[in-house]
Amino acid sequence: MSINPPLSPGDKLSTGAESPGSLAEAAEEVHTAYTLADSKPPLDEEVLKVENLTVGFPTDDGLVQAVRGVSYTLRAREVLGIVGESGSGKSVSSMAVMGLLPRNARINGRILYRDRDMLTMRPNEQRALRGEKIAMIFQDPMTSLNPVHTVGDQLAEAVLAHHLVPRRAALTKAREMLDLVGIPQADKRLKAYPHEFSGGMRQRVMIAMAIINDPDVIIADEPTTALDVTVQAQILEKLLEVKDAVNAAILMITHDLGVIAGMAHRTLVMYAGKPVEIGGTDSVFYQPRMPYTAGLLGSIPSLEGEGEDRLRPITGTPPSLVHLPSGCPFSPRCPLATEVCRETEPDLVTVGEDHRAACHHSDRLAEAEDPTAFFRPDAVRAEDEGDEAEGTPGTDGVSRTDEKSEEGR
Ligand SMILES: Nc1ncnc2c1ncn2[C@@H]1O[C@H](COP(=O)(O)OP(=O)(O)OP(=O)(O)O)[C@@H](O)[C@H]1O
Repeated sequence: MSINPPLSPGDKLSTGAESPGSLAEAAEEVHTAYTLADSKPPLDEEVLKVENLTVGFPTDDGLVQAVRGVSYTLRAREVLGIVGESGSGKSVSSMAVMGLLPRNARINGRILYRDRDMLTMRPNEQRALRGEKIAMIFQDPMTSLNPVHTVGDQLAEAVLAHHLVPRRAALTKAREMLDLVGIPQADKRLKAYPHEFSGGMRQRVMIAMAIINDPDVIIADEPTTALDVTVQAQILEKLLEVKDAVNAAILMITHDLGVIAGMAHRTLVMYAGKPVEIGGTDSVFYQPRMPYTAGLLGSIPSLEGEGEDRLRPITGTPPSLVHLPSGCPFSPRCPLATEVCRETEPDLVTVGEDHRAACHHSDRLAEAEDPTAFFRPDAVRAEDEGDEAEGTPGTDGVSRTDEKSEEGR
C-alpha cells in the first residue's frame, strides 16, 4: 500500500508507472489540437470549495438527512478521497456538486467552483460548467453510455455540447482522447458501440469522455468497483496519468481504502452524512483520530496476524438517517463510547496539522500503538473498563484501563 506525499506547490503528481515521454507528448497533443478559451487554475487555487452542505429528502417516513454539513476544499490538481460505508452520503454530496440531485432534494450550503457559488447560479450557467469544467465518471459505464450510438459519436457530442466547432474537429478530439486513455486502434474503435468494449475499456471511454473538455475537476464515483482487481489498478493508473495531462483535480469517491491510499493526497471520512475525519492521507491512515476510521482500517483483510485477527470488522450497522440517535451516530458501534458520546455529537476539531476529527475520545486513539486494536473481538469496551482499573496495557499497546475513560469525558 503506497501513500502519496502531501501535495506542495510545484509538485507533479506521481502516476505510479510513468512514461514521461509519451505522456508529455499526449498532453501536448491535447492542448495544441484543440484550443480552449479558458485558462487553467494556478496550482494550489481552490477550484472547488464545499461549505456546510446539507441535503435532505422528504419521504413518507420523514426527512432523510443524507448529508449533514459537509465542508471540504479541493485544490487544483489535488486528489481528495471521500470514503465511508454504503449510505454515508458520499454520492449524494457529489451529485449535489454536479447539480444532479432529484428536484425534491432540499439543498443548503455553498458549492463554490473557483469562487462562484453553483447553488445560486442560473441553470444555464450551471449546465455550462457541468461536463466541461466539472466532469464525472460513474461506477457503471453502461448506464452513462448510450448503447445505440457509436463511442465516437458520443465523445464528439460531449465536445459539441460545449464548443462551437465543426463535427470533424470534435471527432478528431475524440480520437485523441481514445489514444490518450490507451485504447488501441482509436480510429477503428471510434466506430464501435459500447457493447463491443470490455468493462475496463468502457471505463477508459468514460475517462476519455470526462477529460474531453479539459475539466478542472473530475468527480470519480466508485469508478473501478465493477472491475476485477488487475483492471482496477490499470484504470486508476490511467486516471492519474490523464489527470496530469489535463491538469485536473480529482474527487475520488470510494468505499475502498486501498484505492484512496494509492492515490489521494487528502482523505475525508464520512459517517451518517457527516465528515468525521479529514486530513492528509498519511495522517488519516497512520494516525486515525476517529474510531470509525480506525475501524475501517482494521476491517481491511490482512495477511499478517492469525485467525480472527486478520479481519476485524466493525460490528453493527449505520443508523437510520431519518431517526438519527442523539449524540455521536457512531456511538452504538464504538468500543470507546461513553456517556458523553450518547449525549453530544462531537464537532470536527483540529487534532494535528491539516488534520481534523470528530470524536470525544480522539486522544485515546492518539495514545494507542495500534488504534485498530480497539475493534478486536477480545478488546474491552470503554464502559466496561472501570472494573479493571488496575489492568495493564495489552500487547497491542491499547490501554484497557485508560484513566481518561474513567473520567467519563
Ligand atoms: N432520492 C432519494 N430519496 C431518499 N433518500 C435518498 C435519495 N437518494 C439517496 N438517499 C439516501 O441518502 C443516503 C446517502 O446516500 P448515498 O448514495 O450518498 O450514500 P453513499 O455513501 O454514496 O453509498 P453507496 O456507496 O452505497 O453509494 C442513503 O441513506 C440513501 O438511501
